[in-house]
Amino acid sequence: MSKPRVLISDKMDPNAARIFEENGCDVDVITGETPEQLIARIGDYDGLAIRSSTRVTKEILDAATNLKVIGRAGIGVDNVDIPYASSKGVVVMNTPFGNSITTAEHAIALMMALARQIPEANAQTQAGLWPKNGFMGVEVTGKTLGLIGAGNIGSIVASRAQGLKMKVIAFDPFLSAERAIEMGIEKVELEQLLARADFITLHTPLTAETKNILSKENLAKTKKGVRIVNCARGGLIDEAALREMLDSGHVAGAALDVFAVEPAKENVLFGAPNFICTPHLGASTTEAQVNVALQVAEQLSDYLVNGGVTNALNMPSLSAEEAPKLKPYMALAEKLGSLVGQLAHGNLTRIGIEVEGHAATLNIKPITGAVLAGLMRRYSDTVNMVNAPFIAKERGMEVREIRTEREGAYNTLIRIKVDTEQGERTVAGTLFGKNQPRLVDIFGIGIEADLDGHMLYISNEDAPGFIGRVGSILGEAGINIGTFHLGRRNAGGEAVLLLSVDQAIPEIVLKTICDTQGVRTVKALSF
Ligand SMILES: NC(=O)C1=CN([C@@H]2O[C@H](COP(=O)(O)OP(=O)(O)OC[C@H]3O[C@@H](n4cnc5c(N)ncnc54)[C@H](O)[C@@H]3O)[C@@H](O)[C@H]2O)C=CC1
Ligand SMILES: O=C(O)C(=O)COP(=O)(O)O
Repeated sequence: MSKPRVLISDKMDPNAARIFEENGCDVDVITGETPEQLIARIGDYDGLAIRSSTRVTKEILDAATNLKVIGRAGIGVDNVDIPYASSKGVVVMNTPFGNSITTAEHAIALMMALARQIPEANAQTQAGLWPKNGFMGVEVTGKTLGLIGAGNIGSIVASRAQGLKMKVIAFDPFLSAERAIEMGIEKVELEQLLARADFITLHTPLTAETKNILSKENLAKTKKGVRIVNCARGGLIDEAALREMLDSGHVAGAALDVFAVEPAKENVLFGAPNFICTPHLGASTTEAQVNVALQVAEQLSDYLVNGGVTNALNMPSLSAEEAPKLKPYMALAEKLGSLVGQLAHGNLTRIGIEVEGHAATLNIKPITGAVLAGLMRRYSDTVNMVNAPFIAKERGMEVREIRTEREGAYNTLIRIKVDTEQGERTVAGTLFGKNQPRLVDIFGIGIEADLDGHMLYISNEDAPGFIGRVGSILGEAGINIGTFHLGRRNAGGEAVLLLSVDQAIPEIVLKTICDTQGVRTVKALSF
């Protein structure tokens, strides 16, 4: 098997390339390309490792015909079109903790720089002005720091600020009262935070709700003399409104590491009084860059080589230890899903996936993904276990998962129930040995069959001579039968025949079988 190919398209610590190679991937480091250049190149790669400069747009994803995984060496993923990546079956991962301390420290550094106007004092001193009377600062001790967003980075900022003897208040709708107590901070509403904070620091992702959270209206509600730090994302602040507030002196200072448009070669805030900035350096320390480079390379290569999933934003985690255990179940699940997809008529709106026995002791999300992928394969060539749950949701399918750890007749069983126009239909399968998928039930009729290659499904009325007639039709058409499986509901009742054949069965042969007496349904299947 050829090695997975990975492209590193943003500047990254060299440890990333080293780890990819050690873990069995071929890696190219090609940074600073235009979107057009990346579009021309991306089709060759299975994995893409990025920071914040590469924008993974729809156009890039459309051109990424072999791409399986994108790894963000860092936290923010607003530069990746995740819904579109999901629809294309591409896993998106980040490294959620590797640079959080570093970014929190940068926020604190900017806050201190604002409090004492260090950049401007430094510039004037070095210009020979000795401006000893030009810079009256403020103490941070005893001041109120308002956190907007109290997740990983916000919490680290809070603990550092507490060390500086500040009072910390936070607005974060997802912060629990217990966690706020544990952190020793006060949970407040945004209005209160705006009214009370001497310093405000932002630590939320950029989302529809957080976009422009410091809007003109909200900036107007801040305490006069407030100082604002943003080491999160540019779109969180209305930059033009902030400029006005700095010019008027209502906001005493602002320090930004991030801008609405990056790289920010020009910006309305440049030159404003008491404005300082850095070029998105929040994560730029040696320690953080080594952390995120190692993590992203380990995570991506684990996925590409072993199927392990860590820190994925669009699918459940799956450890490299779990992956080999789940693989045979996923193969079974996909085959059963495919069988249902091929046999069911009309729209499937309700799907029940029951996992029994040993399989139920594992992480069943990937099993669900595999069932849905198999089921929808007949609608789409691009569906896979990553995008299948999203596509199913988009199509309005209701998916129920039932897990029973107790064993039934089999040591392990996966059963799929679908509501069809003909009522509820069920198929079930198990693993023979440790890893051989086997169908054991089709629409309530016990049968044992491999689901492999070209197959023929016939449902008929149980009657003597029928099997011989089918055999003759296939023989006359020169079609060799590989395996032959039979099942029936009761003697003389509904029977099922499942054959594997060495080639695709022509339409005309299917029609001849269909016209045979006693036949109810005939369907050519392929797996
Ligand atoms: N400047 C830089 O170089 C870096 C910037 N970042 C940015 O920092 C952000 C935060 O990172 P983490 O703390 O690790 O993320 P996190 O996910 O741990 O925390 C984000 C917090 O924001 C809160 N939040 C979400 N919506 C909110 C809303 N509408 N109002 C108030 N709070 C809300 C969440 O509940 C969560 O607690 C990242 O999303 C990234 O954009 C991260 C690393 C480096
Ligand atoms: O991790 C993040 O969210 C960051 O913003 C860091 O960005 P960078 O990797 O330095 O381009």
